[in-house]
Amino acid sequence: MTHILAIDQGTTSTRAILFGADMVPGAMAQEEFAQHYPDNGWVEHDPREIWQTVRRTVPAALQKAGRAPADVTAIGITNQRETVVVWDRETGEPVHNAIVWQDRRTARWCHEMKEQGHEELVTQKTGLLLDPYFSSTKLAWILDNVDGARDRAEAGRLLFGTIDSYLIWKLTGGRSHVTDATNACRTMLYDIRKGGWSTSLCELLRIPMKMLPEVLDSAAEFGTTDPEVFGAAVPILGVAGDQQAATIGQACFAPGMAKSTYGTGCFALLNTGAEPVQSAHRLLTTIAYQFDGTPTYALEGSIFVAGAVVQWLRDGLKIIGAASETQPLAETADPAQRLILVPAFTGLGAPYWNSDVRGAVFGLTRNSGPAEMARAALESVGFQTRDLMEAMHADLPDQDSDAVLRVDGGMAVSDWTMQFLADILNLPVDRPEVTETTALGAAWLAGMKAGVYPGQEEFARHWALERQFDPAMPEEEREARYAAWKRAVAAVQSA
Ligand SMILES: Nc1ncnc2c1ncn2[C@@H]1O[C@H](COP(=O)(O)OP(=O)(O)O)[C@@H](O)[C@H]1O
Ligand SMILES: O=P(O)(O)OC[C@H](O)CO
Repeated sequence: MTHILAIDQGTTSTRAILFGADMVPGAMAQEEFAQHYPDNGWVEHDPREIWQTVRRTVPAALQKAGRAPADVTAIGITNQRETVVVWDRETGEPVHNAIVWQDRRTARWCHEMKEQGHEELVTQKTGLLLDPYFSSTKLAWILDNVDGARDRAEAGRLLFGTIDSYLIWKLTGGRSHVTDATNACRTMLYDIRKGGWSTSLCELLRIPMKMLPEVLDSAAEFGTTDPEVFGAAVPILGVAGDQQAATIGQACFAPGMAKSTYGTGCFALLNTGAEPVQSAHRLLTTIAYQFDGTPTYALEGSIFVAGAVVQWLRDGLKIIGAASETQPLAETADPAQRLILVPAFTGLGAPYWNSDVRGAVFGLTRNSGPAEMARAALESVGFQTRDLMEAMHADLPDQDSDAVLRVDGGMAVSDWTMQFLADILNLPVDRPEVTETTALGAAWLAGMKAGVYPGQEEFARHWALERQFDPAMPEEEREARYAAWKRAVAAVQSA
């Protein structure tokens, strides 16, 4: 019997999901963990707590399925990307909290480096922009701010990893210090064309190269779990950053295919094939997956606030009790009001890349209330996606005009939001039957490497549509509304 275990370590929660021979998600266990905000724009996680969520959710999922650890054929790991962990090689203890991808503490330093003209080297080597979003400046911050860290790192006593790397280290009892190409390419230290850590970037950022993990394909032998951890030695055979895993789970294997995932943030990836496309519109060039040493590239648009705006309605404004209440509330909004919410809580991501800007609401009247705010929050996700799709289209104007966007993530369950997305993009939006596409991508990598799941083509045929949302908004209204959004974004940027 085939059982593939996917560990999906996201920004707000950890999920362990067991997949059977049919590649359908079965028993699942999930745990949220604490978000720490020690300062304005700072976001941290406790890696030890993340590790404990893995230690608990894996046995919990197995127990629900009535399975033992020894029944698991292979493990696939997918994870929040860019987030930085530095730990002691001997004890496995982190020297600092994990600095999360959303954290902007290195914004000023990035700005200075940009002014000194270093962004060109960064983009040319890594396909990224010089932004605090990525791992390298966060890693340097730990080396410069934790007592003795730089000396210990230079002496080879400290290791760096993104979350996948740290979890593999823990799962294998400290035997494997590895990552995969999709995670490596988000560090701002990895040469995406040559395929290896960039010496010049490590020098520029003063990162000792001996801290860095070995980079493997996305389907590879990452190590075997220490029997002490779960009670069995299970091979880890698949690893991908969560947005790349979703691209794989959505079977976006052909150039021109795109997916957009609506979790805490929103990340749209467009497969561009064997050659990296350098964006002229401030999108990122990234590795979508790598098999047999050969990368397939994607253009990526990253938005920092998507589902997070719903969390803010719940935890900040307290106008809803649960995320699922947003849509029913938005549906009661007064159609005559046109509030626009720019949710730049931690700055704006693609294609603006402005860390300093903050959010705003436009169009408030005396009659504006929770329903109008909820609708504006959901619409902000559609408008931001349109910004990304505009940039992608400008970079690749010859793309198929009959293209569709495949969607997934926690927010994709909202029909209203997906319909608005189709309307504002003027593009069909396809929601698959399996919305756990991130975990599915990781499971497929591991199962395919183990030889129990099919190859790429057959896996792609397995993708099934649950619902297509077709654009229905009249063109004039669509363009007027998008123009209003652009004016709102311009206003916050000049405020
Ligand atoms: N029914 C819903 N309507 C709108 N947003 C939702 C709904 N359900 C969940 N969300 C949002 O989706 C996000 C969770 O999605 P998930 O894919 O689990 O995110 P992550 O991997 O970032 O933790 C949360 O930010 C939540 O606010
Ligand atoms: O955990 P998610 O789903 O919000 O994804 C986070 C991204 O990987 C950050 O780049």
